[in-house]
Amino acid sequence: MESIEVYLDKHLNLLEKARQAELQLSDDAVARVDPKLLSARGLACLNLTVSRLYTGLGGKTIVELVPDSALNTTARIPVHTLRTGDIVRIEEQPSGSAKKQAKQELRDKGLAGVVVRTTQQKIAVALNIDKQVNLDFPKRMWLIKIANDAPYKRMIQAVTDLRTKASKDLSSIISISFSLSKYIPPTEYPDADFQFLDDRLNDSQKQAIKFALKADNIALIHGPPGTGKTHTLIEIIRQLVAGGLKVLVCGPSNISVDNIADKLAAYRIPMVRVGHPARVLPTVLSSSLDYVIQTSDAGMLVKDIRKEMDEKLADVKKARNAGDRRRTWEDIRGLRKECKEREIRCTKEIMGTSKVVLSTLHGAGGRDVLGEKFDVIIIDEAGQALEAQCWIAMINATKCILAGDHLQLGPTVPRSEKDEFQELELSLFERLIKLHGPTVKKSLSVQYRMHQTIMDYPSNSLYGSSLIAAESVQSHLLSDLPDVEETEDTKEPLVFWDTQGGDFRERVPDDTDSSQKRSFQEESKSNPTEASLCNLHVRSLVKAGVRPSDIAVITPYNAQVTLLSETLKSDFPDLEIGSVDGFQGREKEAIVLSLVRSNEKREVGFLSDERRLNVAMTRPRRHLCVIGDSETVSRGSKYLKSWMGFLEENADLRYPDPSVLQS
Ligand SMILES: Nc1ncnc2c1ncn2[C@@H]1O[C@H](COP(=O)(O)OP(=O)(O)OP(=O)(O)O)[C@@H](O)[C@H]1O
Repeated sequence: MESIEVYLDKHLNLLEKARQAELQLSDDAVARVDPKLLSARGLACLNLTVSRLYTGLGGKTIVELVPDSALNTTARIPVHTLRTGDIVRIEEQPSGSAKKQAKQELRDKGLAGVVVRTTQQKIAVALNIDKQVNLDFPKRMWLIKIANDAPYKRMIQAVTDLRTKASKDLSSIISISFSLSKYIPPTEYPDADFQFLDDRLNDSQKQAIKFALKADNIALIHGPPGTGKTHTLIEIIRQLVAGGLKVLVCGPSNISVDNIADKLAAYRIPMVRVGHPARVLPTVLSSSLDYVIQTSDAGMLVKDIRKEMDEKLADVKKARNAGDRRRTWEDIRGLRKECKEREIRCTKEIMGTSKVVLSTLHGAGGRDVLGEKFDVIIIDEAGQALEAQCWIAMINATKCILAGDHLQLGPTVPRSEKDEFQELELSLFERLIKLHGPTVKKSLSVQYRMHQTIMDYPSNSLYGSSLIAAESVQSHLLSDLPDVEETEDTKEPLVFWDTQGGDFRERVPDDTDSSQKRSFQEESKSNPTEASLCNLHVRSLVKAGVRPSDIAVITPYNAQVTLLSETLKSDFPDLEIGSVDGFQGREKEAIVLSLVRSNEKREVGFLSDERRLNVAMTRPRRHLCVIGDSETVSRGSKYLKSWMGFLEENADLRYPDPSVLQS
């Protein structure tokens, strides 16, 4: 590879461009696209009104928004894609000619915040307000998802620091990562030497654990779907803590971190989860830094201050004039400052006594984590992390354990016509494997999720036939679940509804639209007839007794997610409907996969990405139902062609009758 300096300079340049692209994309969407279209795409919610203001965790001001009853008689917020943790901007909803101007002034006027709760009736947002702002909300508001460039800024900082280090003190981790020194794998040692804490571990997991613990500086654990990667990491963390070491556990997303925090909680290890409470799983909340602070003695005092802040917030509404209002806001600001100072002191103490600290890779660059020293850094889902993200946590580390699967989806980078960000898609995890070969990793091989028939294609096509289905799952079916009847669907592990023939065409964006609008629409395709077929299949599974919460409908296209949500969500609120990308790392008993693409030109777009398909087909435990047009899909790539061939031979093959499906 090129020199470390050249590599990092190129990387910095790409990161800066990606940051700009991300901001541009969001600006374009907001400035040029009609709010109604943004709402139809699930990226905005219109016609909202403020129902209350209160103080949430960490002293944050929360605004709760509900549908404006004058315009919406159902009292339900229309379907949207906003999730807890998303960054949003709340603004006055402009009307008529004011619309254009208001959109241009978006940056200066609106209030940014983080979604902390969404239900069908309301959305709560924790406002990012450090300075005094006027919280006299107008009657009608709208809320829009916005880009957040803070992660890019932090990555750029990490790579800049790395660039500076490259010219002076190279740690062995940095040397190995840039091929300046050879990777020397740890030598094996016999089982008898080693006491495992968990007696359920299989051989490949035991090998990986010993390898990671024994490694001097870097160790990679390759965990194909369902092979117990997290399970393996838990044993490693317990072993490290038992050895008196302090561990930082990171992942690229909040869910990757919470997954570990959730499982680790059972072992009563002193641990703390750093991060915005809105983004932390409810089951992990009791280990979250904000929560721990509040339940500590110092936190009780903070609680009193928050109560006082709530009272003051209520006073703002009652203020008789601008002077009164200003004075009340000044008081609130003072209280918020005091609250923060106490929290900082308390944080230092808690971080110091925790043996395990968990945070996202981005969070590892925050004030709370930066001040601490760790013996080992563990990064889960490292195959999904941008290289620069990993360096935020790794820059000063002496030992790192990275776990992931580079054959599933990699890190997300902004889309661009010239594919200029392709290089950023190569994760450090994959780069290390390319650089040092298989000696740098140990792979897990027994999977505990999929029925053998569901596992066979991904195992043979991507994992060199190395996967073994554990006995407990190799022949499990939906019909084996309690209260589930045996039907033609529940007794089949693999069903393929082949929609070939031209009656299930994807929906094409309207050519008469303006070019910007069209390019925005093209980002997402949908297929209404296929959505109807998904609907029928889900209903049939539920009728047989499968719980809706055990089923997920997934698809590569966001417009199809919106369409499916509109048709299924009200009847089955517990059914999960989402994008393939968003479902990475998750599993369900039954997965219905809608491929969407069906066209004369035989275009498959990003369906052709093997890693996306790998994620899609490895989410189910007992039942995978694929819905797609084999004529279109099989022309997409060699891989897709061989998958279609596999389904024809191994799945329960069905041809739907389009006349019974309403489009
Ligand atoms: N040695 C084992 N014996 C029995 N069950 C196991 C073992 N290891 C893992 N499992 C089970 O396998 C399932 C998947 O484990 P885990 O969530 O750790 O996998 P993963 O590799 O992190 O998954 P993903 O594909 O989402 O990355 C869990 O239900 C876990 O309890």
